[in-house]
Amino acid sequence: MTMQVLARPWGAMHIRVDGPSDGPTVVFANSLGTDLHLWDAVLPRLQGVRVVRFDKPGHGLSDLPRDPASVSIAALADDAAALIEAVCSGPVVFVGLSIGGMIGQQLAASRPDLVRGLVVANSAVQMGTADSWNTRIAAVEADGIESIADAVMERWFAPAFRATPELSIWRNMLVRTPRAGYVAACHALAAADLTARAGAIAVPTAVIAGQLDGAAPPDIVAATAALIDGATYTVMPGVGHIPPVEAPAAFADILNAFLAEVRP
Ligand SMILES: O=C(O)CCC(=O)CC(=O)O
Repeated sequence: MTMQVLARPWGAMHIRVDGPSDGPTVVFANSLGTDLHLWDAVLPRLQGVRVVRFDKPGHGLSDLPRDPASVSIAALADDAAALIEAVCSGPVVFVGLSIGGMIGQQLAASRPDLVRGLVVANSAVQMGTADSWNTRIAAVEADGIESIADAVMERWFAPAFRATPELSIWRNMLVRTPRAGYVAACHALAAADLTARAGAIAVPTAVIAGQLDGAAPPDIVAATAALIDGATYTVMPGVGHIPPVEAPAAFADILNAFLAEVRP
């Protein structure tokens, strides 16, 4: 493992590369208010792959752009493309969760040369409404992320997981996200409608939903899967919005099966 930085026009993007240098490469994209540790429990369960992760602008250890309004799904997909071009030797399997899944849809549609397979987890072509995002942005700007954290935990995790001590770790990750980074990503989500992009995806795609996901409920995830030619659709029972944390073994099983299918 080496901690690395990719210089982007907006600042330093924190990236991390793990695993064998000659294995097929999987790139992971995190959700709103999380950093690249989102995938920690999944990594040891993947077989023989090189793993590349990154923190979005204003999240984790990455810089916040001087102009947060420059953060959009298209700009985030450009960051992912630059990362793949910089550290990967060929097309990758791209796994994105929630806003990360939107980045994956955008990337697979616009840069199919970089994506061999796509996993869209707990995501859709559109999540929430502009009004719901504006309400959330106003609350965070007025009172901080702490003020919305309990409601977010209810969307992220099923009741059984919320009763465990591990909940604190993920709640801490959320509330320690820089406010401006969180708000910038909310603006990107408010503006996102990838309906036309999803229809243009031509790489093998697996779409995953969490049965109890309160942020990307299974019905909108299924509707997105139906837009992507040939996509498979799996609902993970009993889990919420963040299955790599709540059910890492089951999530890794789905990934390993997909990796076996798309292996060159
Ligand atoms: O998780 C994301 O990337 C965006 C969807 C969302 O609203 C998650 C949450 O409940 O905070």
